[in-house]
Amino acid sequence: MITLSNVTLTYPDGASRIIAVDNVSLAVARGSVVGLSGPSGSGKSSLLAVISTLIRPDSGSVRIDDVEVTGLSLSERAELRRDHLGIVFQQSNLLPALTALEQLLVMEKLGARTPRGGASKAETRRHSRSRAMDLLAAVGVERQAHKFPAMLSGGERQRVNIARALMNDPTVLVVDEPTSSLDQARGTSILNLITRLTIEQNTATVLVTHDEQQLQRFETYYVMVDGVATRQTLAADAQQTPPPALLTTGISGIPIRIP
Ligand SMILES: Nc1ncnc2c1ncn2[C@@H]1O[C@H](COP(=O)(O)OP(=O)(O)OP(=O)(O)O)[C@@H](O)[C@H]1O
Repeated sequence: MITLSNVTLTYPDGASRIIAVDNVSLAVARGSVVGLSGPSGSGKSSLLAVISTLIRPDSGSVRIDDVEVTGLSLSERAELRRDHLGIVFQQSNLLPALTALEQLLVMEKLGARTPRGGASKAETRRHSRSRAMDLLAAVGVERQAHKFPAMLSGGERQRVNIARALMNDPTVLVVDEPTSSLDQARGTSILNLITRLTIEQNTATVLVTHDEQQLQRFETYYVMVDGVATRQTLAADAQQTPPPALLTTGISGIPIRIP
């Protein structure tokens, strides 16, 4: 669960300050996706950076699950990101020297988790490998597991990115413009994938997209203008006559549109 209350973020701008995020409040339940859009410079990336605990806001409250993150130290925030957050950036930022499978396995190494329940290192390694292969299968690139990024298409690289973000079983998934380098069909398929994984992995997902049409798929989305986020919901008539096959219910009980 992500809960923001009255969050404001400013940056220095010469002698004064520019307001990038202006008194934003929003909530995202686990098992649901909230979309975020708005013109260039409206504050979307700044808001994602606040949610990702990369930037501390000037004021307001940011809660990830039940933890108020604004008071945490740098190392505590790094730990929270490692254990609870999955982040998918705009451009694929896979490591060129690692195969798709290794991109996921390295996340466990970074996490340096101790073997659970007295499991041996070998058992932990087997468990990690099996989770990584399951995730690569879930995003549809299991056959590319042993390929390097240069051997993958743009869409496949973004799928590996998404699988990697889920490797440490996050409760929160933050996705910044996942379709910007993809054509319409591949973009739609990536958004379908993120919607499905949000339900399957029970994450609270925030997704930024420039594509207003794509936003219509989300029950709730926000449009940012000059740092202010305004909540939008599906038009009343669309809510009254949903195509039955297109609605499913997230684990949180919140309906989610699956195109
Ligand atoms: N590090 C920074 N220092 C100063 N100003 C910044 C900084 N980062 C962003 N800004 C300013 O804050 C405002 C919001 O920027 P932000 O990058 O959050 O917008 P955005 O909606 O993500 O834009 P885009 O869609 O172009 O990525 C802009 O006016 C930008 O110039």
